[in-house]
Amino acid sequence: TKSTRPQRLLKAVQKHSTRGDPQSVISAIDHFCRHREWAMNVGDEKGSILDSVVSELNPEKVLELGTYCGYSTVRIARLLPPGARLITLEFNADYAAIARQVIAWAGLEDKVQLVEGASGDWIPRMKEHFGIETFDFVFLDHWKDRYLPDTKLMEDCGLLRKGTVLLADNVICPGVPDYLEYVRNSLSYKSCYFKSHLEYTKAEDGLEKSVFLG
Ligand SMILES: O=C(NCCCCCn1ccnc1)c1cc(-c2ccc(F)cc2)cc(O)c1O
Ligand SMILES: [Mg+2]
Repeated sequence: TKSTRPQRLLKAVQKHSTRGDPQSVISAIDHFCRHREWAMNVGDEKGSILDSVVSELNPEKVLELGTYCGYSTVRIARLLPPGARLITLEFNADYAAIARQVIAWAGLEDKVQLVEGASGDWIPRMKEHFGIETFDFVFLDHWKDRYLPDTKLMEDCGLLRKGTVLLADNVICPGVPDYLEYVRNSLSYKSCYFKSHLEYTKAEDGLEKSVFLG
C-alpha cells in the first residue's frame, strides 16, 4: 500500500541526517520539503524567527499545539536548557507516530512529552496531569479555528502568567483572523507581527508574538 507523506519525510530524515544531531534533522526535513514534497512544517525562514524568540526567552515550560512530524518540536527542544520541558499536543495519531520517531532520532526524547488528543480536552488537565503551574512559552500551530478558543481556555485554566509568550504560526496563510483581532486588541496582550513567508514558498505568511500581561 502507498506510503504517506509523513512516512516519506521520516525516511528522508533517517537517510539524510545523523542520529542525535538535531540540526542535521532540521536540514534534512527542509531539503525534503523544498526539493521533494512540500509539507506543513513551520520551515526554515519562520523557523529562524521561532529560534530567536525561544533563545531570547530561555523557557523552562513550553507547550506546543500541533506537532505534525515534529519539525518545530525539534527546533524548540534543541534550544532548551537542561531540565526544561516541552509538552507537544497532536490530535492525529498517524502524525504523532511519525513525530515520536523524528524526535527520538534527533535525541531529544528526554526533553519532550508528546501527548495524543484534542487540545480542548488536554488544556484543562495540564496542571493535575503534568504538574504544570504555568507555561513560559506556547507555540500555536494546530487547527487554525482552535487558536482563539484554546488561548481563552489557557487563560481560564490559569496556565498563562505575566510575561508568558504566545507565538502563533500561519497568521496570514491559512490565516487566523479571530485570534489576531483578539490578541491585537486585548488589553491583556502586547502583540507584534513578524512578516515572513509560507514555508518553502513565496506566499506571504508570518508569526504573531503576543506577551500575556496578566
Ligand atoms: O493546518 C495546518 N496545521 C494544522 C494541522 C492539523 C493539526 C491537528 N491538530 C494538532 C493538534 N490539534 C489538532 C497548517 C496548514 C498550512 C497550509 C498552508 C497553505 C496551504 F495551501 C495548505 C496548508 C500551513 C501550516 O503551517 C499549517 O500549520
Ligand atoms: Mg503551521
